[in-house]
Amino acid sequence: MTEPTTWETFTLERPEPGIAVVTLNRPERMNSMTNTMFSELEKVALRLDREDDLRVVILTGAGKAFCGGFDLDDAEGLASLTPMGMLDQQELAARALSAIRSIRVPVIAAVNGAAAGGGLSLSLAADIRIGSPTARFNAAFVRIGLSAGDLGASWHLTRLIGPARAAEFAYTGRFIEAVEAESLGLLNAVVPAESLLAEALAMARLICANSPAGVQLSKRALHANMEVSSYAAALELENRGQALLTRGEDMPEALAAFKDKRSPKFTGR
Ligand SMILES: CCCCCCCCCCCCC/C=C/C(=O)SCCNC(=O)CCNC(=O)[C@H](O)C(C)(C)COP(=O)(O)OP(=O)(O)OC[C@H]1O[C@@H](n2cnc3c(N)ncnc32)[C@H](O)[C@@H]1OP(=O)(O)O
Repeated sequence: MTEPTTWETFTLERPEPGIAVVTLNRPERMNSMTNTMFSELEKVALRLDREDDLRVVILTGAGKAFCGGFDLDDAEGLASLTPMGMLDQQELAARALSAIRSIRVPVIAAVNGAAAGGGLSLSLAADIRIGSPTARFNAAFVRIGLSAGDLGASWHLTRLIGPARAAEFAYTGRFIEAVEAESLGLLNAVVPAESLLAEALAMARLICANSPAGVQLSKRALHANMEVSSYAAALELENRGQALLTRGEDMPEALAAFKDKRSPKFTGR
């Protein structure tokens, strides 16, 4: 494992080729989010998105929480809460989470504890969520005078768990614990805490073994199809992606490997 690159609010590690692990690193504050964290998250997401040999990003938290949402002790952030100040604050945060969600390779959130408020939104910006038994989700917003229409939470929840369950979750401000989260699809799996990162790495390896171009265009299709309103539009998007892949190296390599009864050596070009 190469030495982690330590930023102020998280660490970036590369346990093996093609995999980056971003660990939020403010455990004493439940990895709560400050303006510095938002700025650093946006920077690292944009940086990772430019790395041609990257295949998967894993996002997790140090300590007992995944992310406690906005840092309610962040005097600087709270001091700016005029209407225009709040707009700036939300836009700074939204740029960070949008950058995470837009990374062209799959992002797996290894939810090691509470994901509350903006921390819930951050977990939802990932494509896949694997949780420990202490993973718990909370739309804390209504408990502190905010709306669950925050950093994409309302958008993701209605699509992920359905409008009625999203409504109950958002309006009650209650916690969804790991087992319920898995039953709702908020978590793909619940695994023992001590093997959470290992399980995320195992899933990442499975993804790394596949065509990078195929995986990336699958992510584009899945994301785009959450936006389109018709089946026909979805098919059109998918067809264009498939057509694009025929111009690359991975598909002919896959066909050759199939005929030669060997594992393909994908380039992603
Ligand atoms: C009050 C109005 C403020 C308005 C805020 C405006 C924000 C504007 C920003 C806009 C842009 C960003 C959008 C995001 C918005 C949000 O995220 S709003 C939601 C903010 N988060 C919360 O409300 C969650 C609060 N925390 C909790 O619910 C729980 O702590 C937890 C995360 C579920 C963990 O619970 P538990 O394991 O029981 O630990 P605790 O004992 O509660 O906490 C341990 C210590 O950590 C501190 N802490 C926890 N969360 C935060 C946090 N978000 N900010 C700062 N500090 C936090 C907690 O105070 C404890 O500290 P000590 O007492 O010193 O040990």
